[in-house]
Order: sequence, then structure tokens, then C-alpha cells
Amino acid sequence: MAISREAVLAVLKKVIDPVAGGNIVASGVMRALNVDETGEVRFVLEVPPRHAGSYGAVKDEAEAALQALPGVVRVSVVMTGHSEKAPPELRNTRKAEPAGPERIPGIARIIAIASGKGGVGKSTLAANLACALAQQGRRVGLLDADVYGPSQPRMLGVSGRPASPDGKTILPMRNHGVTMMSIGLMTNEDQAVVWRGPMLMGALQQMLMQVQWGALDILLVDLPPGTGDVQMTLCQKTVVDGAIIVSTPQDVALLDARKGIDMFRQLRVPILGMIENMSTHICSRCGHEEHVFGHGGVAAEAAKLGVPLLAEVPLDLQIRIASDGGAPVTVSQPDSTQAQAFRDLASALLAREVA
Ligand SMILES: Nc1ncnc2c1ncn2[C@@H]1O[C@H](COP(=O)(O)OP(=O)(O)OP(=O)(O)O)[C@@H](O)[C@H]1O
Repeated sequence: MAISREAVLAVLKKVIDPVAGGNIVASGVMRALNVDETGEVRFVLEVPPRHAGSYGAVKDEAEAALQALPGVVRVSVVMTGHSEKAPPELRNTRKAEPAGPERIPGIARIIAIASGKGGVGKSTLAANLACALAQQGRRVGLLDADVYGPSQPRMLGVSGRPASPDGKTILPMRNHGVTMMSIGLMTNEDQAVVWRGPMLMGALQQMLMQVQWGALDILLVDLPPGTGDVQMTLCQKTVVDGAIIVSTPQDVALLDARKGIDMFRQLRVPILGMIENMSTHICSRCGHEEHVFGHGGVAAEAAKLGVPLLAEVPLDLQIRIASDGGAPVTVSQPDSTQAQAFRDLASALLAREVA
């Protein structure tokens, strides 16, 4: 019978830390827990050297309690006074497997919001979709990975540097029911950052793995435009459950969107659909409808490529004012027709069980 990590932790949480108080999991002396499928449980008790004597009994108690747990075959506990190196017997002796895409613990689904071209409204749509999904009861995260123009802090009205109480993990920000982290919060707003490939990959990995996202039903990733290192790294390192491609109806934007779709297909990421943004403009004074960038181009392209058209969002002054002011229209004017477009998009994704 395979033993679960949760069952092991439940047992360890009953073992009292005689020095720090509380249990040994909460106090942090129990580290590097490894529960493998053969029923072997290994961990380190990292204790202050001067209190080593007090932990002998703790080690015995933890070992005995775990041995009594059905499914546990072997328990090995190593006591150490420092944590620089894992003791030799704890090293994984199995050969490293090629690192394929992994799931991030606690995050049920990842959806990438992408565009071939910059400025087509990808961030605006990501912010509104995140808020609309949160309003419909989903636990939503939004990762702003647009290294060339991170705009989510402005769109979600968040500022300041994220805290890192332990110097290792990063606490995300939260507003409008959305848990958010942006590369823009890690750099000075006015500072132009020249990102090179390895730096980009490092920053993305850090934001995916070191941010304490908590339990999320869905993490939306607002990607930079185009088909570069960030897109590749995201899809190669993590399991991306789907991509949404945003485009305006213009030919040039569509051409780039097609390249984006090709890339995701090559990376085996399902295309959930396309969104036509700035689809049509309705004059706020006279109600006259104009097709500033043409209309219907994305619908035609989506049909040609065999992917669903998820939404057509108008070019609308309220949408711009709201997102540039820190409260997307879904939040600031929830009863408006503009907000309804995003709610319908969220509902459609929920109905298809992709969000
Ligand atoms: N439907 C819309 N109606 C009105 N304004 C919009 C709409 N969509 C986006 N905008 C505005 O257009 C500008 C660019 O949008 P946004 O930053 O979302 O684009 P982007 O594709 O994420 O750009 P980049 O790739 O450069 O980050 C913003 O000022 C935004 O408020």
C-alpha cells in the first residue's frame, strides 16, 4: 500500500518539539521529508547543536510513531546541527530523470494568455478574466510574466515590493480577489531592464516556484507578446493546460497570432481559443458603431485554424479607463455590458471545465 506524505505529516505533527514548543513540523526542525513509493520515509531533524541532547527522545518517538503507520517499511531520521548539505544517506541515489514539464504543487490548472503582437490588450483581458473568475468563486492567481511591459500591478491597483519573510519564498500580492505576482514588482518601475535569456528563465522559474501561491483552481499567466524564451520556458518547465490567444482583427496582428498558435501546438499546449479584442467601437456619445481595426477577422481565422472564438471585446473607453486606473471594469462596473463580456468569457471557460 502506497503511503501518502499527508499521512506521514499528520503523524509528525503529533510529536512535540521540546525546545521551541509546538510540534516538530510547525517549529521547522523537521526538514527534507522524503516519502517514496516503496514505503521508505526519510527526513532530517535539524536541531540547534547545543540542544542536541534534548532531541534524542524526539527522534525515537518520531521513528516509533511512523513505524506503526500502515504502509511504512523503513524510517530513517538523521539529526544534524546545520543545514548546508543533505547528509549522504538522504541523497537520492536514483539517476536524475530528464526534467519534463511539472505541475506546481497546489495549482490545479495553468492557462497562458498570449498574443503574437504587443499592445493588443492581452493584459487587459487577463486582468478582467482573472477578476471575473474570482467573482464566480474560483481561487485565481495571475502571474504577470510580461517582462517587457509588466502592467498587472497598474491594472489590479497593486504596488510595493512583495515580502519575503524567510528570504527564500515570496509572498504574492492580492487585490479584487486575485492573487497576483508580477515581474514588475521585482524591478524599479522606471528602470529599463535588459533581460537576457538565462535571466528571463531564472525570473520566471522563481515566480512560478518560489511564490507562495497557496491553493489555486487556476493560474493565468500573462505572457509577453511573441514567441520567445518566456513562452518556451513556461511550457517546457510546467504543465500548461491551455493557451488563449488574443488578437485584434487587423491582418498584421493575426499573422503574429498564427505564429503563436503554431508555437503552442509544437509545445503540445492545447489552444483553448482566440479572443478578438478591440473588435468594434461604439461611440459613448452617439452610439454609432465603427470597426476601427476591421471586424470579424479573428472569427474567420479561428474557424480556419479550427479553434473556438471565445469572445469579441469592443474597443471601449470605460474598459481602458478602468484597467489603467487599477480596478478592471469587471470590478469597478460589474453591471455594465462591458463587464458582461468578461463574465460570459469566464462562464464559457467554466462550462468547458477548463477554468
Ligand atoms: N477593449 C479595449 N478597449 C479600450 N482600451 C483597451 C482595450 N483593450 C486594451 N485597451 C488599452 O490598450 C492599452 C494596451 O493594452 P494592454 O496593456 O492590455 O495590451 P497588451 O497586449 O498586454 O500589451 P503589451 O503586450 O505591450 O503588454 C492599454 O492602455 C489598455 O487599457
